[in-house]
Amino acid sequence: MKNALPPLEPPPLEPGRHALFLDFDGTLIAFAETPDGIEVSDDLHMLIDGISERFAGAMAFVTGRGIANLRSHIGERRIAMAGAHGAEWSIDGQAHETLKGEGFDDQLTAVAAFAALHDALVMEVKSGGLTLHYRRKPELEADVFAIVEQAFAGRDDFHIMPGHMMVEARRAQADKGKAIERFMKSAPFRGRVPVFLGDDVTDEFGFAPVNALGGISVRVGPGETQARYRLPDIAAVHDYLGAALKTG
Ligand SMILES: O=P(O)(O)OC[C@H]1O[C@H](O[C@H]2O[C@H](CO)[C@@H](O)[C@H](O)[C@H]2O)[C@H](O)[C@@H](O)[C@@H]1O
Repeated sequence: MKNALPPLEPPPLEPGRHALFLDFDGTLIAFAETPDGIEVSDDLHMLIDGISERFAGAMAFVTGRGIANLRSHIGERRIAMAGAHGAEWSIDGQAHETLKGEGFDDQLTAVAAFAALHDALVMEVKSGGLTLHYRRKPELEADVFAIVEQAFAGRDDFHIMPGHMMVEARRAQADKGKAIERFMKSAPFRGRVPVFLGDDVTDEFGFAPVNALGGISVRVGPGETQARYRLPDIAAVHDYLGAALKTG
């Protein structure tokens, strides 16, 4: 069941007992005008390193970004990652697997042709689909949705999802919930209690299995959610994670 505003602050993190799953954009880092416009501060680099070490590797990014893209921003750390909503997967911090599926060249061509008409739009191509961003021209929202929906009509192997100032076509077999379930079956996550922090519609897929496993689901910012807890913003997320570095 979705709550309009769960008021509860999440309980403190327990690095020896919890498996920590983190969304990236909008949860750990503020939005920029374009996907590559983000800047990971030294403080955030240090927080990521500290948390990863404190959780003895039982920490993973679960992001809509492709893994190579995320690594280009946070560096080549040996941190587990599910990228493109779980269409890409890496548990050793190096090699990663990619979900196989039918190609989507025709869809890509159609969406790219529309994007080429508008300088303000940014198209991202991932192994698990594509994203069309309209943050720099919000008035194109309806057109962006229409073109992506039209391009992927009949492709039941893709889901069309809204996000923060973007629309995304992602492989139907991949979602953040499946990614978290997969991590929870492997060391060093297995046997721990899952905690997932996320801010977006796509993160709702992750909250369901975390709730089912008796874990801690945390929605960051406003919006209807099935998460059991809420943190108001990115600064509160940093404080929450930072507190785990200070526990004995
Ligand atoms: O699952 P996430 O880690 O939250 O990733 C979701 C999407 O994040 C990125 O887009 C968002 O952030 C951009 C940079 O701040 C911003 O310009 C854009 O408007 C946001 O939607 C990323 O580019 C996407 O691939 C992710 O799916």
